[in-house]
Formats: sequence, C-alpha cells, structure tokens
Amino acid sequence: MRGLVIRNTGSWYVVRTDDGQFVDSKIKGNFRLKGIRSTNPVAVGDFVQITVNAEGTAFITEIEDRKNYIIRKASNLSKQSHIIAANVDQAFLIVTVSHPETSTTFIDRFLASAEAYRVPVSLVFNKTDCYDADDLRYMEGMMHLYTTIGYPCHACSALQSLGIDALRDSLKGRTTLLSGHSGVGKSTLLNTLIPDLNVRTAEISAAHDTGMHTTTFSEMFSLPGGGYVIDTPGIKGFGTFDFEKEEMAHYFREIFRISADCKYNNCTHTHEPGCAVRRAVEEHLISESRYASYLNMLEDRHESKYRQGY
Ligand SMILES: Nc1nc2c(ncn2[C@@H]2O[C@H](COP(=O)(O)OP(=O)(O)OP(=O)(O)O)[C@@H](O)[C@H]2O)c(=O)[nH]1
Ligand SMILES: [Zn+2]
Repeated sequence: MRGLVIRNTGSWYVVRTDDGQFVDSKIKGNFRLKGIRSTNPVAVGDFVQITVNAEGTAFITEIEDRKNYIIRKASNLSKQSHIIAANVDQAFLIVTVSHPETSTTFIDRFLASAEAYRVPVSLVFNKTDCYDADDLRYMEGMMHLYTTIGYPCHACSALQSLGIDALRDSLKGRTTLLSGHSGVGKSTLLNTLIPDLNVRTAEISAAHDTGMHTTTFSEMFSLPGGGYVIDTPGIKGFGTFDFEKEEMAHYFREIFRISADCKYNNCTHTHEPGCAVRRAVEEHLISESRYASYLNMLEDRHESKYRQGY
C-alpha cells in the first residue's frame, strides 16, 4: 500500500495511506540511501510503500525517489545528517516587524539557504494587528524590497484571522514548510489555518507516541483546502550548505543578476575595482541591508557556521 509519511516520532512513523488511513509504521531492514548518511532514512514528506501486519501496524518497505529534501547536520562534528523534510514545494518564512523583531540578517540567511536548496520562499509578515504606524511603514518597505527581488510577501494577523485567505490560496495543493523564529506565531497560524488541528493531532498520535512531544520532529498537517503544511519545531533555518566565496552571490538573486557586470568574473563584491555590485549599492539599486547580509555571510563562512547548520 502506498502512503505519505506525515509524522516521525523516533523509530515510529505515521503514514497516511492513499485511501486516508493513518498507520503506525516501522522501517523494515536497512535502508541505505545513496549519497546521504542520515540519522533518519525516512522523513516527513516521503512517499513510501507499506505492508500492514495483523496488528494493524506496518513495515515501510520502500521509499519513492525524492524531488528534494532538506537536511541539517546531526551535530557539529558529525558527518551524519538529519532529514527535516522531503518533497517540499515551497517554504513560508513567518516574520514579525515587532514582538519580536525578525532581523533582515536572519531573513536573508534563510533566503540564501533556500536558494541553495532551490526551495521557493514566501515571506509572511504576521501580527499586523499590533503594529504601530512606524512598524506598518517599515513592513511596507520590506514587502516592497522582497517582492521586487522575487519573493512573494503576505501580511496577516494569525490571531485575528486577517489576511488568511490570500495565504490559503498560495498554500492550496502544495507542500509548504513553515519556518520562523520562536514566538512569531507559527502555532497560532497553524491553528487558524486548520481549526480542528488539536482534534486531528490527537487522533493521529498513536500509542507509541508517548513522551515524544519534545517538538524536535517535523510534522505534516493536511490543509482543509488541499495541500500540506510542515511544521519544523526548533529548526529556524535550512540546514547546511557548502559554498566557495565567489559563489555566495548566487544565493542573493539581485546581487547575482548585477554581478554579471563586474569587471572580474571571480569578483567577491567586497573590494575589487570595477565591481558593479558595490556601484549598485551606492546607487541604491541594491538595498544596503541585503548587501550587509551578504557581507555578513561571507565573513561567517570562515567560521563555517553554515556547515554546522543551526
Ligand atoms: N498580536 C498578535 N499576537 C500573535 C499573533 N500570532 C501569534 N501571536 C502571539 O504570539 C505568541 C507566540 O505565538 P506562537 O504561535 O506560540 O509562536 P510560534 O512561532 O509557534 O513559537 P514557537 O512555538 O516557540 O516556535 C503567542 O502569545 C501568540 O498569541 C498575531 O497575529 N497577533
Ligand atoms: Zn563585484
């Protein structure tokens, strides 16, 4: 029987079969996936084949090829990775202008890593109900900036259900990873999008699930209008990605576009003569905050923060 892995609690996986049943499943035998040494060979978002036992539980016997997957290193020194989610269509980065403020550095790092993983991102500005005039003006500026670069933006209040319809539209029929700092309102948004969520999570949480609510595991929720949202508690960004100094610009779309005009094709856009990027920053064609994030990531590269994941 074919199904979708919607939840992982240690050695057990909850599989939603194509005919809508939830089956607690375990891995049979040793799965070795090409190219990755992973602590969890099967991840939320995987399509699998299962064989149901007499007790009603099942063995996962096969994993279908993945369209993509998002990983982070299991620990700093480990070569093993943890797969956060598989087969992701897009990510929603939930941000707030205040209560708490999400920094542009954090946003730009997230966007850069999403570029590396080739996952399209939309920015969702939440808590608009508690913004003052300055906050709103700042948010509009940010929305303009990121929309221009090519990231769709939404404004909403998860608490007051404002701006939720537009979100629903772009979530429909897709598998969306939900990310953002702690406290920006991810859980609140999930509950607004899926009003019977509490009931549903209770329903699918099987007997084997005891003590595993430490929210370190990703979980997939099906949306009333079709599509899925993946909640990744405790994971603020995409995992690791390695890159050379000259490649950093690839992950900043507008910087990359303009870098075609730099004098040197290995330009790092820091000090080189004839740098079109630095000129564009001076002429306000590239935002200073984006350029600052770019420099910031270049510096951090030496400390290999991005190899460690976060
Ligand atoms: N004013 C206002 N408060 C909100 C809104 N959305 C969430 N909050 C509040 O912000 C706080 C944090 O919300 P959560 O939904 O728990 O945030 P989270 O992103 O899930 O946080 P973690 O679970 O720590 O990752 C709660 O007190 C919510 O009531 C909103 O749209 N407006
Ligand atoms: Zn340059």
